[in-house]
Amino acid sequence: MDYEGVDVDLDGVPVLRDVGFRSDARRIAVVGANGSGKSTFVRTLNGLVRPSAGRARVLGLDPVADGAAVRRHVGFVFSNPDVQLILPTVGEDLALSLRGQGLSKAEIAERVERALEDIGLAGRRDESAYALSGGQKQLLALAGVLIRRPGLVVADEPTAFLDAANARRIADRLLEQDERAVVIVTHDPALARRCDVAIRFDGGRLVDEGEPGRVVADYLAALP
Ligand SMILES: Nc1ncnc2c1ncn2[C@@H]1O[C@H](COP(=O)(O)OP(=O)(O)OP(=O)(O)O)[C@@H](O)[C@H]1O
Repeated sequence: MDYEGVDVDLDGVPVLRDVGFRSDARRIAVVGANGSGKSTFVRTLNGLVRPSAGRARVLGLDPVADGAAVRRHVGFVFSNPDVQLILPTVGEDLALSLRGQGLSKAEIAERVERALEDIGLAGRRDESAYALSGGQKQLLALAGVLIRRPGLVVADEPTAFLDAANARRIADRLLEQDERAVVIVTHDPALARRCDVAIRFDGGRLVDEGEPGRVVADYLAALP
């Protein structure tokens, strides 16, 4: 990731100012107070939000100019899984994620089975996705992103609504793969500390970056 002097205005309001950050770290945590600009920043990573100034590169690509390519390589997990689940059954929803990838029916079925096992929902392929618990829906939404094997996963507060066991399960799934990079917005200090680097936003500016334990400790110490 390579950002230089990035500004973002939303509806005429300055939301991010002069964001500069360069890192090859595989796991990046994004911390900061409510309204500090974290979500806006991560939405620039796949072109959901367009900078009004500056230069942004993700996986060597410009998220706006190369939007289609970036979206093929960058998966996005939201904290509210309801915005991500589309088709009625668990299996159909996962299979939809694989459409357009040139896979055979057998390959899709196999990957869906494996993804379900991975999130502890094996055998529930034909059940209604809407009847799952909040935590299970979150796991399913995450599986729907991971099943495409993106090079970078961006997760915006992925554990916000989860109990401790499901929060750990989501964190494990996100962090465990060596070949996949992740950027995780989180208010959970323990999750941030499991990343390789943390960055902190304050008032729309990136004000700190470094070893997550230190960045989180300084952030917590600065709270009013
Ligand atoms: N469409 C918009 N128009 C104007 N201002 C906006 C818009 N979207 C967000 N903002 C403002 O931008 C600021 C940063 O919002 P953002 O959602 O990026 O913060 P955040 O750090 O992710 O917050 P939280 O932890 O509460 O999710 C906030 O003050 C918010 O009110």
